Amino acid sequence: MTTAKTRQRLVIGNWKMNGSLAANEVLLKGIRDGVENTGAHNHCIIAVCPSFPYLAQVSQVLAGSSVSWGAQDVSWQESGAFTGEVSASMLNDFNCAWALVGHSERRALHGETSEQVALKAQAALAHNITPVVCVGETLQDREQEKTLAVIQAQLAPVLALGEQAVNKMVIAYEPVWAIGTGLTASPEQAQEVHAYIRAQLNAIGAGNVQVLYGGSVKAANAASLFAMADIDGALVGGAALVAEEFLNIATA
Ligand SMILES: O=C[C@H](O)COP(=O)(O)O
Repeated sequence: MTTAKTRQRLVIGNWKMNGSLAANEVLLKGIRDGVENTGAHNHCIIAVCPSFPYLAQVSQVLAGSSVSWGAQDVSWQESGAFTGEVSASMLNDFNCAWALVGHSERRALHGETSEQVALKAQAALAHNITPVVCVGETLQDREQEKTLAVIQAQLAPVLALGEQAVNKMVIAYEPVWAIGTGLTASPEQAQEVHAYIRAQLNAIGAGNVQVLYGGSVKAANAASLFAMADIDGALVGGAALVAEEFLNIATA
């Protein structure tokens, strides 16, 4: 049986549509230097996902550091007439290690389907970028006791990519009602869904995949979430915009 202790902790900051050259410089240096000073990288993989225009800046400031970086989205297309899209090969030019796919804000605001999310994950993998597949239920889903059914439906096209592909992914469980609201899922609520995701992964031979929790994670609640058996780290939004808070989550 796999335990949390066999999987390395992973904490990813999703900056969403925040930042500027000047603000990023301060934040990145704070994270980079803080990681080296605290040794946080010795027990946690740490990454940041800025908006696309700042990938060049991030790759320059973090070059040679223990902090990796990724994108908040990726196209499933290789190249061509897809205005506004960014391909996995372009992300490779900036040494992205990660690509978020299927974040609830993309699903809700841009109508992304779970099938499209799977295609995006596949495109990232084709360029050796680790997709971080986000899933999560709305408050209405939860109130109607549909949480696990929603998670299963969101995961299904991704799991259909097969054991080999899924073993190279990360899954992030982010209940929509907890994102940016200050309403964190309790460790027990999160663990229940993580255990379900773990069972789904186990069923295809991918039980060692890291499963992150996201939704109002802060330094104050990170340790209790990380203590749960199937929570392997966090996908952090608002708290990732403050270097000290983000580092305190990584070291919680
Ligand atoms: O990707 C990150 C999540 O949407 C969580 O955002 P939050 O930490 O601001 O709630």
